Amino acid sequence: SGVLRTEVNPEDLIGDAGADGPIKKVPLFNQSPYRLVVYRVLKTDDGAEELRILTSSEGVVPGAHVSSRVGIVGTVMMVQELPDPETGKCVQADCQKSAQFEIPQGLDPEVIVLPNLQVTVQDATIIAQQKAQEALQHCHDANDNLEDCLLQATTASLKHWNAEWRFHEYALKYLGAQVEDYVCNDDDDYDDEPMSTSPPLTTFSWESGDYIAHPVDVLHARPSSQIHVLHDFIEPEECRAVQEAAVPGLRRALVVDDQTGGAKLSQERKAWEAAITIPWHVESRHHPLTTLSRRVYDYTNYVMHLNITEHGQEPLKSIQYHGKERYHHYQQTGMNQEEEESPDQYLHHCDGPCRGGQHKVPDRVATMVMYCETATRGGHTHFRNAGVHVQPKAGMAVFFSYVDPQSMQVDTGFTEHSGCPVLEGHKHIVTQWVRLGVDKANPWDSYDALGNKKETTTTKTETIEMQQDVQGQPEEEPTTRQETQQEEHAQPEKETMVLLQQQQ
Ligand SMILES: O=C(O)CCC(=O)C(=O)O
Ligand SMILES: [Fe+2]
Repeated sequence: SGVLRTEVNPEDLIGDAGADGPIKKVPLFNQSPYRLVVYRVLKTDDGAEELRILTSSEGVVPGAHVSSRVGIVGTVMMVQELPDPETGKCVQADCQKSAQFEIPQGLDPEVIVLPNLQVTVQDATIIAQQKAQEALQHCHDANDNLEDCLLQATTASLKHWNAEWRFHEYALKYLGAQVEDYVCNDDDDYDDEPMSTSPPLTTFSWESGDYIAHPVDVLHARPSSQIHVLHDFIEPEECRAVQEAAVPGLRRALVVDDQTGGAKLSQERKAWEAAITIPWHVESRHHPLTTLSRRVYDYTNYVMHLNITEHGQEPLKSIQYHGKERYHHYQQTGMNQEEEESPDQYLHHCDGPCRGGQHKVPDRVATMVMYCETATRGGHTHFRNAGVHVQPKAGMAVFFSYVDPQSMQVDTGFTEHSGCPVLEGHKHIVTQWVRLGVDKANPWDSYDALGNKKETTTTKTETIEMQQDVQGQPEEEPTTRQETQQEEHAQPEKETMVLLQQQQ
């Protein structure tokens, strides 16, 4: 009959993103009175159909709700009655009844085999369409004012799903916060293996302008948020160039003081940093700083399909965290003993806005954190809401973006991250925060902390990295901890300047 049957081990198929595209574990609900065998239908070169059995020898018994092993998105499937393994008998005389169907690409498809062995495939889109149709029909039948009736129906439904969504978001963030403490602070567990980098969803290779291939692991991919690990991204020579350029400008990282609006030292962000200005005028001579910086913008543009240039962007930042040896660095900063003993770290924060809504100029849209030197204990980078962990390696980089370049919708918190406490050794990173909408005439520092254009052009003085707590959240919105907002930039006040120490 032109049909070929081969047995495959279903375990081999599941989770394998092969040439057929992603394989989803699609639930199948058998509402028919028949024991079912499920096949994948393949067309061979000569036009024949090849059937691959996806179910076990027992098949799917009537009433069973099997939650895996049966669905391969985008391919044709078939169900057929399976004879009773013991009696060899079918409910129907000939055992031949079968139905073919296709698993659609979409959200959470579910296959339902109806009593007459007809198959319906539902997914979120189809269900939404059905619901809309039902509402329309209801309002039509009720002879109501159609507009009012539909408004009422959709409002009720949206309210319900919004509440659901908020609950899940709360649960996710709560768990993320719990896990972060466990993941970051392995204080007492000297014997424990440090947590390793999360497994990639997909991998690819990116070729930089100098024709070098960089392996990329995609750890998180959503329209408004991406987290990528790039291997062999920063060269030792480039790290040395940053380190050298940082020496004269190294100072304690500061955060915004909510009381005064000025800058202050904080336990939330304990680090040393220096702004590195890129000598673009020597780009043609392959200066390590220009080569590095160009690579950062090239990669950002490659993954986000944007045309961001270096013009008007923030300077590159050299950021350094110290382990036990930090006492030496802090002696003169005026911190008390307790503060001196707490480790260098960068507690959870977002680099740009991360509360949804539309992107607005001149907000940040992406970050490249490049690891030059890693701590011997601690100092990992953790994205607690995305469930993504990064164990740094020298030369590696983590790229994350927090806006959907198509819709310009901003991330809702998946890219919130922490630089875990550095317990032993030194950690040296190079960070570029990338903005969208800045240019030569409108550089990032021509805007104030609220994103408004500054009235007068201020004289260019030293700028500092800041971070601000968001105050006044709606009471009914459950959060485990006040989220930190974008690191803002402001001129340090006179008193604060006194605290800034130059490293010897
Ligand atoms: O230190 C880290 O791992 C993270 C650094 C960071 O969050 C930043 O530079 O914005
Ligand atoms: Fe950050």
